[in-house]
Amino acid sequence: MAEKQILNSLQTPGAVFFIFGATGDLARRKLFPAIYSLYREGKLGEDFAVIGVARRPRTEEEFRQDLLESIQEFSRYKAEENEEWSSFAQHFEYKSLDINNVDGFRELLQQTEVLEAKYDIPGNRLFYLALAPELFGSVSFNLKEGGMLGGSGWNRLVIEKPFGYDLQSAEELNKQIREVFEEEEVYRIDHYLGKEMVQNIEVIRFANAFFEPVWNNKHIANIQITLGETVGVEERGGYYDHSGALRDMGQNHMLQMLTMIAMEPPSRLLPEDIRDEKVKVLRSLRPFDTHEEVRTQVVRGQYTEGEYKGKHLPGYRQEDKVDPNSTTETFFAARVLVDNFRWAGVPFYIRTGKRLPVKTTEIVVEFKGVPTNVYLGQKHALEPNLLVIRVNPMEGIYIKINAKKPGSESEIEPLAMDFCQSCMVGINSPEAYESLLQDAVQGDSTYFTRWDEVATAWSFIDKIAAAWKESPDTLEQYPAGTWGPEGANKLVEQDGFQWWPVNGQDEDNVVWKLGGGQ
Ligand SMILES: NC(=O)C1=CN([C@@H]2O[C@H](COP(=O)(O)OP(=O)(O)OC[C@H]3O[C@@H](n4cnc5c(N)ncnc54)[C@H](OP(=O)(O)O)[C@@H]3O)[C@@H](O)[C@H]2O)C=CC1
Ligand SMILES: O=C1O[C@H](COP(=O)(O)O)[C@@H](O)[C@H](O)[C@H]1O
Repeated sequence: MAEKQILNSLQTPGAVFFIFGATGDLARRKLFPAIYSLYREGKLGEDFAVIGVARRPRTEEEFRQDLLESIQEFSRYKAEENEEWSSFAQHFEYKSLDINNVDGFRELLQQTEVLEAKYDIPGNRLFYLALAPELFGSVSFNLKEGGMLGGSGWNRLVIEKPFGYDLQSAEELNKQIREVFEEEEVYRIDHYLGKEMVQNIEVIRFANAFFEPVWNNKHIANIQITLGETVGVEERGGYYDHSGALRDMGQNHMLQMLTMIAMEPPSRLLPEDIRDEKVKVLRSLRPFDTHEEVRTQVVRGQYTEGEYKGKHLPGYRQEDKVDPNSTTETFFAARVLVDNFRWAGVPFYIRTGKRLPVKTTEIVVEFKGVPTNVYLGQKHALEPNLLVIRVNPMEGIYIKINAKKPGSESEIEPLAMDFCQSCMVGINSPEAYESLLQDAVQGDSTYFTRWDEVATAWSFIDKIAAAWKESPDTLEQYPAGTWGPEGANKLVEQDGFQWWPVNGQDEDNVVWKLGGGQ
């Protein structure tokens, strides 16, 4: 009985999930597997239904077959065609409709009401838009026109990134959505905020007495955020060539991680308090007001052909659906300053790119040295203390400290006090989309981006994009499989620092050691 009560308290309220874009890549790779995991873990009860929506025709059987294949390929729980699978899959139905056709939404309403009655669902409806952003306005409008928002429970709209192309387009998009939904009903996804270790930043900082006193410019020399990918643009060349690394990763994931590191402790752990603090950080970012500032503080690169572990990798301009003369950046690095009392003078170096040597997301906090070095006779200079937060794919933290080398008289060597979360619960587990879907159904918007966060981030990013547009010569090149253009090193070296080696995972190898990887 007690066990059942615990299970129930973890369960989400009954709801119908509408996956708009149900035949697309995101639904197949992330959303269906996430729903399956929630079900397998007892976080979804039996009072749920999923209606997949897209234009192409699909019978119920075909759709459920697609579902099975998606889960077999991408889920961390394995599925087989058995009784348990059938009882899960029967909650899924499909509706073929064109977003622009309101009549389709009226039919969808009938289908919804039948499912709500069948599974005793209290009228809660979660609309997940796994669609191109150009369609967000039409969906919102037709959901209202088609009577889909008149249920007896709540309505929530979950929106995928990119939220606009720049501030202006984001504002237009937001206006369209807000004509139908209240801000509290809108859940803007940044899947990095769903990652275990990004959420853990808050806990590491605010639940441990020894970090807060040193979490400032008196003790921290610089902070480095690296988000490296080994993949190229894969099948998303059409989208990516229009977007580039700055918009695809910078405006959202990179700045979100920066806000989690830099924000002040909120007075209460309520979604709005946390989001207020994050917005304050974004507002404190020193804007790049001149093209010269962009030229010296931001570096961009594009990968060319390369060789990696004996494998030939094509250049970006040879990728499918990419303009052969493209000047889109596949890498960027920036030196960002946060102009407030806590962070004045501490550079935040951020870098991200495709076709780098390892898949990794790591945050390195480099501390200032001790006031005076009494170990001057040492073979090596004292290394700075580091706090390393490993976000992805391996999860954990380690602190690099200096200690006496065992057996030596007084030789000092750096060692890692290591907490490896992925060693305990497996790599990247649970998936970000699982926790974000669960939060959205439970009405917890903490790890979704509020409109003012999105808008402020765009204002910052737009200035960089505008400068690049006027000076195409700033694009550097880097061979696929390397750590980006040389300019990225200079960015850090101009302050007397270096990029710390990051750990990560390449195609066939997990690198997991102090200072390993690069
Ligand atoms: N894929 C990923 O890893 C990520 C994707 N995203 C974002 O998620 C969104 C979806 O991406 P992704 O799944 O890759 O895109 P896809 O192109 O793979 O899928 C698009 C989906 O939209 C449907 N669709 C398109 N036009 C209409 C229409 N007029 N009416 C109804 N359905 C329509 C398509 O189905 P049909 O053709 O049958 O109509 C398809 O199911 C995008 O905004 C993307 O930027 C964000 C992060 C990661
Ligand atoms: O949002 C995006 O993120 C992925 C990287 O996500 P990760 O969780 O695998 O690190 C990136 O490949 C994609 O281009 C971008 O749109």
